[in-house]
Amino acid sequence: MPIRYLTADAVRQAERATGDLLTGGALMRRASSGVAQVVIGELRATGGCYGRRVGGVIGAGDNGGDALYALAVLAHRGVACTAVLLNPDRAHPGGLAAFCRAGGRIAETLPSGLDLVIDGVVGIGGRGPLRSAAADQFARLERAESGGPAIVAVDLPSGVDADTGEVHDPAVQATITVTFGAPRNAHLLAAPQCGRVEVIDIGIDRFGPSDGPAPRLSVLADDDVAGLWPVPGPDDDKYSQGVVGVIAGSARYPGAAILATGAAVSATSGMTRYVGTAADEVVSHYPEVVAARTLDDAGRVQAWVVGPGMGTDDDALAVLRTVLETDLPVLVDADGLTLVAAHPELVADRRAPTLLTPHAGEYARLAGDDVGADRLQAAAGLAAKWQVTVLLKGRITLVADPSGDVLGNDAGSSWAATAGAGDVLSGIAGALMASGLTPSLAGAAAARVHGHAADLAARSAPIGASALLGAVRPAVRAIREASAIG
Ligand SMILES: NC(=O)C1=CN([C@@H]2O[C@H](COP(=O)(O)OP(=O)(O)OC[C@H]3O[C@@H](n4cnc5c(N)ncnc54)[C@H](OP(=O)(O)O)[C@@H]3O)[C@@H](O)[C@H]2O)[C@@H](O)CC1
Ligand SMILES: Nc1ncnc2c1ncn2[C@@H]1O[C@H](COP(=O)(O)OP(=O)(O)O)[C@@H](O)[C@H]1O
Ligand SMILES: [K+]
Repeated sequence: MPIRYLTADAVRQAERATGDLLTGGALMRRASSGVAQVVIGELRATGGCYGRRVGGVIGAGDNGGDALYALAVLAHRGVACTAVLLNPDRAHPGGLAAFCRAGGRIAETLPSGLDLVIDGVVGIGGRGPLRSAAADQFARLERAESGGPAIVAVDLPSGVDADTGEVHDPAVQATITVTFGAPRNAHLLAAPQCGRVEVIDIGIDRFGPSDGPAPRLSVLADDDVAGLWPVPGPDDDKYSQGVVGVIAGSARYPGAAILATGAAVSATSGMTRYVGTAADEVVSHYPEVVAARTLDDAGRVQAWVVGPGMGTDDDALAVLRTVLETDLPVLVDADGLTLVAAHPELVADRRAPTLLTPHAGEYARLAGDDVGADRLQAAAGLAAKWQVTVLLKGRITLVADPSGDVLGNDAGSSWAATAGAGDVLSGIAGALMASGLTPSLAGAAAARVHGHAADLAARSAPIGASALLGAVRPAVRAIREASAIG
């Protein structure tokens, strides 16, 4: 099942729906004991709890309350706990009383030599960057990678916007983020700032995929991707699984053609066609590709990928126009996007499934404005305006359809930030569209496999797009074998 990510409003709505649990404080007790359990797990993994030293930076709202109750639990376990109250008069009264009763110590500044620090400055009630009093406390700490204390953020790393994931400056860089009931948008959109995200069950209802106002963000689980991935069945032949056609590259830029076509060959069985002037180079790399120099000679396909390295001259425009005038699913990337930006009428009346896959620069050309800090709204806004599916590339890929549903994917690492990686993505996603997946599912599943392939290929050393392409099949295999479907 895809995992739904929530806005701060949706979280508050879900909490209010629990009625007595919220007003009676049960939710906060569950949340704080969840935070304490995660901290205990972390301390145990690094030498045990008793006698260890934990600090907390405590804001004026319920986020600070969660942190104080969690510190109280830790103090009862023999952990030496120190809290810095950013606003002593407004610290959560119940949490503060519990903390003091458990033997916690209040200080003006975090002491040195801490094993772990709890960020209880703000959660979903936070606005803007960390204020200076809080920022000063975190600035004193050595970074966790350089031997400093691990930082466990309660609900969100403070200074990160819950809904947009905007990382203000300054903001907390968390080692682990502990959240409650369901992840918040920021846990995907600002994933690198959150570290490992632990979701604690506190007994609130789950939101369904179509609940709440747009944009609604969800993430496919590996099992979803495994279940969606097309594989041949007993009655299949090379045509029945969906033939993808790739229009990419040129004699001058054959690389894009080879990468996009090779990715399509690797992603699904059946057949891949290629159309363009790099036909000889493509076939010399992939003899199984059925190549033609012109669209007229191409043969039938069930989806097109058009654009990578194809140029932006009149010939390219004519080919793009012909493809977009069909009623077949079409993925438009790279040079194809530059042409679409200059000729929006190419997609304006299109009814067939259409996937545009811009990086930030191409997005700005299409939208007439930069992506900005709210990438979710940027992707969803363009999809709604153009009535197409938009896959916005980056470490966090967002695939927005015109209805306001957005599928996101965190690549998990940034090894894919290499020239030609986008060509690989378009080949994978186009092959999935040819097999019948919607542009959203094709884009999101392709992004998941692409990120995984980059990790597998890199294993700590830099890669180029060819290595990424070589790891597409191992990535599909790993995801399918790890799931019940494999
Ligand atoms: N509802 C529930 O039952 C449950 C809620 N839960 C927990 O409650 C949290 C939400 O609590 P909340 O609504 O009290 O808001 P919260 O995130 O603490 O922030 C508000 C305070 O922050 C301050 N502040 C704002 N911006 C700031 C900044 N940049 N830098 C510094 N300070 C800033 C602002 O101060 P002011 O602007 O008034 O000076 C205000 O006092 C949620 O994230 C979860 O942890 C769990 O226990 C589960 C059950
Ligand atoms: N920092 C990053 N971390 C992970 N993946 C990234 C990062 N930056 C880009 N990517 C991914 O790499 C690919 C780059 O695509 P693109 O910018 O079109 O490159 P090219 O045009 O050179 O092929 C996309 O799939 C994108 O999502
Ligand atoms: K926090």
